[in-house]
Amino acid sequence: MAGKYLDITGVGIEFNTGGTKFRALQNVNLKMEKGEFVSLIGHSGCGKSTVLNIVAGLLRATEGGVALEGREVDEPGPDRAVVFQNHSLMPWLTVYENVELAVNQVFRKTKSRAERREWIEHNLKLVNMDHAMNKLPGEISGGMKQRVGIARCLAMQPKVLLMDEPFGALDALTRAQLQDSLMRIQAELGNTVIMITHDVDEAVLLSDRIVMMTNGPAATIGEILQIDLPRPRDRLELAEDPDFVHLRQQVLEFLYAKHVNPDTKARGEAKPAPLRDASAPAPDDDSPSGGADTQAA
Ligand SMILES: Nc1ncnc2c1ncn2[C@@H]1O[C@H](COP(=O)(O)OP(=O)(O)OP(=O)(O)O)[C@@H](O)[C@H]1O
Repeated sequence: MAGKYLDITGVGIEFNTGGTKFRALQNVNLKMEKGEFVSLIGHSGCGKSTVLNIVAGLLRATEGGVALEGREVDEPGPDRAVVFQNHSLMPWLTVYENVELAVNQVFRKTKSRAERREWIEHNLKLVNMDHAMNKLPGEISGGMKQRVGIARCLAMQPKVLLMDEPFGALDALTRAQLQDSLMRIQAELGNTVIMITHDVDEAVLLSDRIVMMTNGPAATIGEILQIDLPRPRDRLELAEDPDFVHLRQQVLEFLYAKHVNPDTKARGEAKPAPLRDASAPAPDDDSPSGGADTQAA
């Protein structure tokens, strides 16, 4: 459809490993508006990262393609910044220098040295990391590193922010804090975001739409759920909001009733364990939102 900001049309991909062909994706179609926040959810191995990597220009689709503001995406570019699960900061550079690297790449010709300094500091402030500008990645916590990774991407002023399980490696409280920061930043900047997550509550809390993927091989988009909860969203208020609970239930039904995890199916456990109260802590579970029952696996 013309006029959409980001347009993923008829995307399919076949991998060829050692003479064996594997069709990972088939006919993936998604159109996004500018400023929209979309989450991709689906069981492990269904092809979420492959979709993200195609949009990032890191992988090339076998069929179909991606267009951003009408221009075909065929290589990586600073208009599509990727936040990975494990920050990927340069360990020998300070927090400031890590962001500076990206800023110089994009703005060396258009911003003066002083403007670039101000811009780096501004972006570190956005993620509440300006106090640690001169520290090395090894001297800050995992959540702080992830904040710096987000600042680095925001500082590039990308047209689309691509996030591959950005909070997946963090503890529950840090994850909740970063989710809140991301909601605040997105409200302020109006970023267009595609985020992969395994956390159902995170998807409902943050998204305008949740794209739910079928299992592979030949995975595709199964359903798209519109999340019309008013913003700003407050996690505590939403926990008991009937609309939130209903939306969450719809995602869980997609994942555990309509598209059972193939591994679970193979073990003859087609019916998932009954859902437990999301507020109750689970053994070995540090999810902010209930853990295993709300995580696609
Ligand atoms: N470079 C590659 N070569 C061959 N097969 C690949 C390649 N990249 C991905 N695959 C396969 O494509 C499928 C989708 O992988 P992908 O990493 O996109 O899944 P995912 O949904 O992101 O998984 P997870 O949630 O576990 O990260 C998997 O079966 C994977 O083994």
